[in-house]
Amino acid sequence: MEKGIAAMAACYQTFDPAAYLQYNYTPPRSLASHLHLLLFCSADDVSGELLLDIGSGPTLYQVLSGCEVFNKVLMTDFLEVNRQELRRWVQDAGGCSLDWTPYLQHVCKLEGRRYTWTEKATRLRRVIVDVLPIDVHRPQPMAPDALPAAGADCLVSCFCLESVSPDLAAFTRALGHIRKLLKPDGHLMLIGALGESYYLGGPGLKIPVVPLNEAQVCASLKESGFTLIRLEVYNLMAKKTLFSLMGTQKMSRQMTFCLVFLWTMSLQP
Ligand SMILES: C[S@@+](CC[C@H](N)C(=O)[O-])C[C@H]1O[C@@H](n2cnc3c(N)ncnc32)[C@H](O)[C@@H]1O
Repeated sequence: MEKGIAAMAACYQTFDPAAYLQYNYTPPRSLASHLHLLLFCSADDVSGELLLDIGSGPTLYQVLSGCEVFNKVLMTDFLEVNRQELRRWVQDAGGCSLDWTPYLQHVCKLEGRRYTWTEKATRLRRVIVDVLPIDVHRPQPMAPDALPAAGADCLVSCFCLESVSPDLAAFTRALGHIRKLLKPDGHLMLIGALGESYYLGGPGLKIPVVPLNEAQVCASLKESGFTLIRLEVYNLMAKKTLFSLMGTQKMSRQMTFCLVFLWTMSLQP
């Protein structure tokens, strides 16, 4: 078990945030990401004081909508390079590897343009209170004083657990670990890939992914004490327009593997 987790950690040592953003968050792949942006836009009943993003990576799309309904957003990642990338954006000091403007504009449009994208950017910079280390394979994934004693009101995690776990058992254990960061009546919003075998984390860096199916994810969630509120599965293969936009064989092969699941859960009382 420890060997598998150490091997995954070793894979991440050459993770390249700029390349990852380029591969996954610029056209045509960014179209797929737009699905994920619906996250909070379509979950109006989820709000509170603290939103905790697990395994943020170098990306912000996953909190663009949540930042409007939570007073504080805490970003986390295993790698300092990713935490630096996020801090550069938060501090607005320049040198970011990706311009998030199209994402900000898109979410404003989805939310009905209640504010301009620059206002949203200002709010997001204000509510992101910190960018902290995390390791979902530890029973206590964050430093003991990182969170209020009661835990976060809501967890969001996108493409993290299945991309950092050597097998299904480790994925399930990681779910149990992050559960401890959540308030008893809190929500978990999880996005991930089903049936994916790897993704590109840098030039020539194929990071293995646990190829999960829907039933396995459901069982892991149940075992970890979550009650399913909503599940959406998008078969990107069926979206011929999206698929035909894929420019290269490399990309289309990745998309072939990619099913996205979106879960909204609360902890069992
Ligand atoms: C596929 S990326 C997902 C990034 C981002 N959430 C997204 O949606 O694009 C997986 C992330 O998990 C992070 N990671 C690697 N090992 C981890 C661990 N043991 N605990 C938490 N996060 C980890 C990586 O640094 C990377 O940023």
